[in-house]
Amino acid sequence: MSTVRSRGPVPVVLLAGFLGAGKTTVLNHLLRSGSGLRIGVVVNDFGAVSIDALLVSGAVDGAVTLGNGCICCTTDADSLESVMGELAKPSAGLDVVVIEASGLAEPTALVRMVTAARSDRILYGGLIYLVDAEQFTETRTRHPQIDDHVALADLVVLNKTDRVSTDGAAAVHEAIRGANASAAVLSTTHGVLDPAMLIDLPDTVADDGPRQLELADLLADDHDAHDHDHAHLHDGYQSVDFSTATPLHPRALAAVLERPPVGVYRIKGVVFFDAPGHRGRYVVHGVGGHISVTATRWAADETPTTRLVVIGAGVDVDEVRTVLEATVAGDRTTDRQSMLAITRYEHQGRRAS
Ligand SMILES: Nc1nc2c(ncn2[C@@H]2O[C@H](COP(=O)(O)OP(=O)(O)OP(=O)(O)O)[C@@H](O)[C@H]2O)c(=O)[nH]1
Repeated sequence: MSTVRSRGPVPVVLLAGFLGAGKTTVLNHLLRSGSGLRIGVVVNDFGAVSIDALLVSGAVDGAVTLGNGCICCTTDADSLESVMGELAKPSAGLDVVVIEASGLAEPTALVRMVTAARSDRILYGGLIYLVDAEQFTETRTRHPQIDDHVALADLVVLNKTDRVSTDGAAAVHEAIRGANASAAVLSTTHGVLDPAMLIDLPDTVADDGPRQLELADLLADDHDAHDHDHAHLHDGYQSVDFSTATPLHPRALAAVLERPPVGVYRIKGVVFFDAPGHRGRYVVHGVGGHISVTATRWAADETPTTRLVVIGAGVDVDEVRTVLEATVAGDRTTDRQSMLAITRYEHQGRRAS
């Protein structure tokens, strides 16, 4: 179905959700779905280096990166507004702009930034909040404020349902309903979301009955909380960026993915190994004990370079850096046999054994 928007302000949709819930997966699905919808993309990562820009850029002509840390604190509202204004220029011909927040961003701050934008070329198109069906219960226990984030959503996407039983999914669904009685909730695997949802989001909300709390009330509540030292989700989290053009050793990297340093929750990036038959661009993910690897190709103008980010709470940053530096192959031979340590995780999202 082609769902091209008619003239008028361009909706700006926020895509949020905890670390590794599947935001980039959703975005890539939307970009590749061939819906005819012209989607502008803004990405933001918690770390100083935007890995997400590398992970979506193959699918879009230049995702705009809001760099240098979590969008909700370090990006000033003016730069976000000017990025949105540029993307919404009629000459850009976009139907919708999607901002993928970092996995530790405060959606409330983002909603406030978009709704406060003065440009009449854009309008707030709603919040899509992604939930990792397997991790949600634990994440909510660690971070009770996640319920406030869910409460703000217009659409909650219950992703990774392949990782839970029917009863498990129902329990998470109930928890989502407890936090937000009015938003539509869609179950997905691998972020397969109908692109039409991006522009039909406000209607979805209207059809679904009145919000438990009006947006203005939710934003006002959070504002009060900010004035009283409200803790942000990313407080207590650290990120370590690692970049090298020297090939990594597959067994050494697999060991880090399988037994990451204490406190590490998320590892992601692109990796260069120099093994016969395996000189491609490996996209590597670790989320809460699951590892997945996808072999892709380097762009013609790309120098093979490893770029990884490691995120966790209470991690020893120096230790992580040392551990990552030790994955460089150096004098160690990388043969087909040693690549099995990595390729066994290809496409499968397997839990480290
Ligand atoms: N099994 C399974 N894996 C999934 C699903 N959706 C995404 N993944 C995997 O989960 C990992 C993280 O996905 P991303 O899309 O990068 O998550 P993200 O929310 O963008 O991550 P951050 O930006 O770091 O917060 C990747 O390995 C995905 O392939 C799903 O429905 N099922």
